[in-house]
Amino acid sequence: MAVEVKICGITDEDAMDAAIEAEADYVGLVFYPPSPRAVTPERAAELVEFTPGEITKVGLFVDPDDALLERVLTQVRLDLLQLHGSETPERIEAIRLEYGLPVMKVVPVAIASDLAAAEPFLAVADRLLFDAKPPKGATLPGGNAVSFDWTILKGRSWGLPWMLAGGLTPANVAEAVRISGAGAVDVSSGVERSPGVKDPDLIRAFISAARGA
Ligand SMILES: O=C(O)c1ccccc1N[C@@H]1O[C@H](COP(=O)(O)O)[C@@H](O)[C@H]1O
Repeated sequence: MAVEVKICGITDEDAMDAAIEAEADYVGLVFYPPSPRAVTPERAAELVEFTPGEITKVGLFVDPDDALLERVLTQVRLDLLQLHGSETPERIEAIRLEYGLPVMKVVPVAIASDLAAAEPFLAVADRLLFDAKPPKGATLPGGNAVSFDWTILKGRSWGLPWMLAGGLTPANVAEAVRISGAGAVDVSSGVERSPGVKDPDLIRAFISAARGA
């Protein structure tokens, strides 16, 4: 089966158009103000307005409070919430119940034993996303262009769909898929000219490389 691709941190129409034309499966919008990829709900609503229904629109949040979720979800047509902070299983259950949207919980990974952190979420999340743990001194919990040892995921099954993220690029995504066995991949920095500025050529190259994997 073809590998699914998520292009995250879209901030402009050129990047959105490239993702749509190259048939990305998911597009991600960042609602975390410290990120160079952050968008306001108003801007996000414009960006998703003409996005085809078959592309899953993902909102990325880091420990969001209800006020932020309400502000975004009343304005932006999202299909999936990516929770990239320290959200507890209880908070995930509450968010799913309150907002009626599926949740993809991020599990930060550096070494094999970090994978155990996924277990408490298996009963409450709809998907998992394994991303590299942020390096020391990083100011963001993700989007750091850092990868981890993909072999630790090989042969693992979680009973939930999962994605691989962290330092993926057009040059390494095929190998990452081959080694990890991921059925879906997520990229942000690896398809950018500079932090927050996506490169349509890199988006096309990434999707093509992932699909060829
Ligand atoms: O992209 C961001 O700015 C960001 C901010 C806060 C949390 C997560 C963020 N991005 C996510 O991080 C991973 C890996 O990104 P990269 O490809 O290594 O840059 C991915 O899931 C992004 O969605």
